Amino acid sequence: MNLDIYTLFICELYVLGFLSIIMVFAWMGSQYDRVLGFTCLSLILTLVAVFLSSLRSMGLQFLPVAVGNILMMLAYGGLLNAFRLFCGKSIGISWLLGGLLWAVLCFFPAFYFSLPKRVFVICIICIIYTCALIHLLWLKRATLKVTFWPAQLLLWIHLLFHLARIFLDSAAASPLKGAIGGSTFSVYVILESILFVIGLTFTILAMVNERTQIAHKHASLHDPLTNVWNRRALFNDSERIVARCRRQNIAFTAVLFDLDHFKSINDRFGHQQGDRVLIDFCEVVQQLLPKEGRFARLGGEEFAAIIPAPAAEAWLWCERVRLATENSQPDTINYTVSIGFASSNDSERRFDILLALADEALYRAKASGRNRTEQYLTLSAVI
Ligand SMILES: Nc1nc2c(ncn2[C@@H]2O[C@H](COP(=O)(O)OP(=O)(O)OP(=O)(O)O)[C@@H](O)[C@H]2O)c(=O)[nH]1
Repeated sequence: MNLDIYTLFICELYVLGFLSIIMVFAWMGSQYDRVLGFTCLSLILTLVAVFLSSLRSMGLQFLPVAVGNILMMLAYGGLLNAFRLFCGKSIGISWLLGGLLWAVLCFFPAFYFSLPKRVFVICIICIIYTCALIHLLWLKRATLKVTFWPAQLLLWIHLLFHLARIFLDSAAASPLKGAIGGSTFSVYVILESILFVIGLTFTILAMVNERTQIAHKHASLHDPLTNVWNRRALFNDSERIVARCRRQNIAFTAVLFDLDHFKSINDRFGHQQGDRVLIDFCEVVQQLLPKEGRFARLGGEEFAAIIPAPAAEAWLWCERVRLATENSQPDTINYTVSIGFASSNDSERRFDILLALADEALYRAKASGRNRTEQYLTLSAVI
């Protein structure tokens, strides 16, 4: 394959310009998401750096070699910032180090005028930055189900390319008059760079999109105050749990919790402390919840759970929760909970019906003085 360096150069400028425009709009459309902001900055810096490198054809040295490469290093730094922000880390100063190092090295004529030395250093810096990106991405492997492996693949190819370049780029100045990239190997560098920026831009857009989807899904299924499941999530998941119980022919239990005299806690200690109590109660239940059980906040001070357990076992569990609640004192506030539950071995019994029956039991727990566990008796007599 005969690759023409000038054609590739025009392609690279066009691709970088086009991707920068896409990224500017994506950045604005995402309410100025800083991950996209730094990706955008990185693309624009690369565009300018590539353009400056072409000034070699006019016989210039300082702009392409010093300024162009400093901007290229800063472009890598921009990517590093984008990935750091994506991982929830602060940006720090590490993103400036590559550019600073290059600027310092340019003060040494032995480096500044030596193409082999420049190629070697640029490869090492690229490898270090790419390793940092791979490491940051690795930290998000549990959450990025769709984009993790494509992004890893892309970064590894980039890393291996620069590793190979250390050995394959003879750093012999191109005999072409006004060669854009410097050495005869530049044609491959430009080609790889085009493919890398295209791949990386769309990968970052996909990563940000996936992160947004995860956040929306989380918000739609969780209670914002306590971060436990909400009613929708509980009902969605209950179907799966009930189906499994049916398959394994084991009983399941619907449990309703209602904190006692919660209004008076709010009145005495303030709404914020009331919130603290709600969060504490969720922590208490989550610690005791069986692995296959689900627990959710239905609203206000009302919570519900489904556990794969028959009545006798469920009774013991509810009592454990009740006593643990009684003993828990967030900010020295004492509070208690009333619990109603209904269990069934009946394979046709639905969770929502059991929950309505648990509500009747809860009503009895409240009427009998609160801080109690009550079972829905009629149903338990049937099963
Ligand atoms: N702090 C706080 N309070 C809430 C929240 N949601 C609902 N509440 C309060 O919870 C209280 C519920 O009061 P009630 O329904 O009268 O129940 P109660 O005082 O717990 O009485 P019993 O249930 O009969 O023991 C109300 O004062 C609501 O304002 C919340 O997210 N945070």
